[in-house]
Amino acid sequence: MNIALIAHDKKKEQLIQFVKENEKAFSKHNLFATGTTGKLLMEATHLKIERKKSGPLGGDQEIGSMIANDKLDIIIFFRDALTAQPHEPDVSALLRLCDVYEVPLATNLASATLFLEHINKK
Ligand SMILES: O=C(CO)COP(=O)(O)O
Repeated sequence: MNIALIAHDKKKEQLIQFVKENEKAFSKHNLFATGTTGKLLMEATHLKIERKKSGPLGGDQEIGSMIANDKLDIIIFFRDALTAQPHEPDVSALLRLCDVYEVPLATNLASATLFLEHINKK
């Protein structure tokens, strides 16, 4: 599966922890990420991740473009719902495209955990 991993700054530590705990499962998939998230994940694990630009610099739009072109199967996007983001329109557009193209989207640890359980069963 092609999986995108994204986290807002205040959620990055949580995503890193989640991916580290499930590194073996993630290593079986093609991974993509926004710039800073991907950099931190690769520093914290042995995973190979294709990095896009940083979210505020167009990375969310790049991931959105992948969704529109049928290149992603799952999006794991740990959002910080309590902090205003300078690139909020890009974030909304990405989430919207997940619904337009019916791509599964996990926006927090609880839903990402369920997704991973499902993937692991395959
Ligand atoms: O801002 C982001 C998602 O909206 C994430 O971008 P970074 O991974 O570059 O921090």
